[in-house]
Amino acid sequence: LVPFPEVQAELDSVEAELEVVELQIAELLEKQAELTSRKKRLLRKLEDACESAQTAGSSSADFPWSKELEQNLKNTFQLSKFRPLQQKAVNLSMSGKDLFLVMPTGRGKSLCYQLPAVCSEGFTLVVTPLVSLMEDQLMYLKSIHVEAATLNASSTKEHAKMVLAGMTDTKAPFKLLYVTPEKIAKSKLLMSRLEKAYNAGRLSRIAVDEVHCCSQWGHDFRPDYKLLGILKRQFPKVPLLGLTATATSSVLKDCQKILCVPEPITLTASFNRTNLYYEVRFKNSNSEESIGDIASLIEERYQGQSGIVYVFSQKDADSVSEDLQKKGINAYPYHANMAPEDKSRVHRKWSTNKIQVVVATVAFGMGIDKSDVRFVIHHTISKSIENYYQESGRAGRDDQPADCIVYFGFNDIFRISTMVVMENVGQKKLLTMVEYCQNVDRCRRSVMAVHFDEVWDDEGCNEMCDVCRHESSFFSYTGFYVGSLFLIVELASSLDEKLTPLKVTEAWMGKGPAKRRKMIQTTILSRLEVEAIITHLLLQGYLSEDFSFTPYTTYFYLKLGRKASLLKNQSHSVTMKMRKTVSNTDRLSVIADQQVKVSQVKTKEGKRSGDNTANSSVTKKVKKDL
Ligand SMILES: Nc1ncnc2c1ncn2[C@H]1C[C@H](O)[C@@H](COP(=O)(O)OP(=O)(O)OP(=O)(O)O)O1
Ligand SMILES: [Mg+2]
Ligand SMILES: [Zn+2]
Repeated sequence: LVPFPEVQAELDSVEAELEVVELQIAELLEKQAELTSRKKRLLRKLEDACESAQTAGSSSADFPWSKELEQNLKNTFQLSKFRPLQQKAVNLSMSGKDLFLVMPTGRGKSLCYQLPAVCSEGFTLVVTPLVSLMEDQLMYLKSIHVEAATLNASSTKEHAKMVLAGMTDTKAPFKLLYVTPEKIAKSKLLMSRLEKAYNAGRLSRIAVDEVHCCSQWGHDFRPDYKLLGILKRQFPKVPLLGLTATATSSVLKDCQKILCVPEPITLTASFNRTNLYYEVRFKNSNSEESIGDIASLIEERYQGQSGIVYVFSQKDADSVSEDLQKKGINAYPYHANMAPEDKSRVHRKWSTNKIQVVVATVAFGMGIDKSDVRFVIHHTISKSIENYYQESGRAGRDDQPADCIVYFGFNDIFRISTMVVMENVGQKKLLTMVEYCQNVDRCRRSVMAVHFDEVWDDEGCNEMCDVCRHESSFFSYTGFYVGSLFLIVELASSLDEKLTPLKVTEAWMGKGPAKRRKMIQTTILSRLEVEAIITHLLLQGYLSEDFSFTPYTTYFYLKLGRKASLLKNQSHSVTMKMRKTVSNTDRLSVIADQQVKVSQVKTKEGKRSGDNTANSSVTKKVKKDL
């Protein structure tokens, strides 16, 4: 028995209102943070622009080594000119500065230590995470007659002995010495030889490739990289050059601490790959259709051109490549579970254009450097936008136009979500990718740029993304009614029942079990549209993920998100933009004319009916906004 029912009722209502206000404050704070960071980026852009305007007049200074660099660039490396930032990086490193170089994949970071190595006394120590990367570089250097050596776990005793002796040899049998971080961490012999070389002035430079591997915050953490601080501690006078394609400023700060580099200069190249065309296509739950689509793209648009199709799993790699083969396309799978010799055979044949398409998992990654890749198609979305940038960035390394197309499927979101569930920020990162795909009203470049702390505006896109190119074909709808969708999820939770995204979709479309359907106003939106709305609600925090573990698999369910209670407020509408398709244009304009009132729904708990009144009086308002 409640002693003062009116007071209690008023208290309840104030509490409910308070909750809504708190959520609104949280939303505004989020917005504030976003605007502040945009402001910061714009200010930086302005600064950069001013700086480059000032320096444009003065020609790059002549250094004592400039002639030698120029000659070796042309004669040894057979390159006609530097790419942006390469010259600056090389000069800084030649003048003994510690340097972090952040440059997109395939832009030519290696040259920034290879060229100084060739033009310096002694040798450059290069730390590389993968033996395969080392071998690629050694092969390349051999082809241009630059002497290089390697020490790794598979080196023979004699080879190691020869290399160790060479380190102090004044005849300099090699200009570059490639080692794994494990070698530095474990081999006292190597450290003692390095010390000798250092004292004899023969250790000219240290390059740490893929330097982000130092940091646990980076995406490729390797424990042995954590121990590399020993290099700068033991050899403080040797300039260190850290190279990466993916580090954020906080990752770099971390790397700086770990490597014990006191005050490195950081050079960051723009990540904008202007020659790449970015496109997102919708993928039906019927995967046949997307494979057919991919096959005709390859046969028509990319006939005879080299490309990669990225897939989610090893199984997909096998099945998709088989499907493509059946359609007469010269495609082969590539994944981590293949025998090493099969992997290198596929890689080799693809590199020499004997295979047109590699259907690969992300195992086909680091060290893939083919210049004339004309398309990278993602059969399944990547697990983060950074990953997508990297994977799609293997296209068009020759600076010629190339396409990056991703197939965006509703179910794939949850497949990946359960896969990254254990990763610290796995869900958050996945949602950045989903946001990129779901977006229909901003240049794809500008969505991507935010993640690299850069500003790329639409003007810089040159219609090289589907949004900029087809602007007029993107409809926008506002004020979607989602009340019954929430009732479905709310009802399920009150019945202690968990709903997969598929079940939520079907229930809203009137295909669920009768007990749910009876009280729910179903929608006449198509499946793709319903999926887009659910995705939007997940991105916005109206719905959220709810995982459940069994010994064999992880399940993904939907539950009400932190913002769900905002919907109790009648004036709060959920807005989103949706892509126009041939099939939805007519139907959606019908909805726009309708005002569907939803009948009051009684849930199991009578107390809840108040909320439902609020919900039910929200009417369906779909406005076209062309
Ligand atoms: N100045 C240049 N002009 C033309 N091509 C160049 C120039 N510099 C480098 N390249 C070519 C050589 C290589 O084939 C390609 C990629 O270089 P590389 O150093 O392997 O890239 P990277 O190390 O920045 O990428 P990743 O992050 O993938 O390791 O670019
Ligand atoms: Mg590299
Ligand atoms: Zn664009």
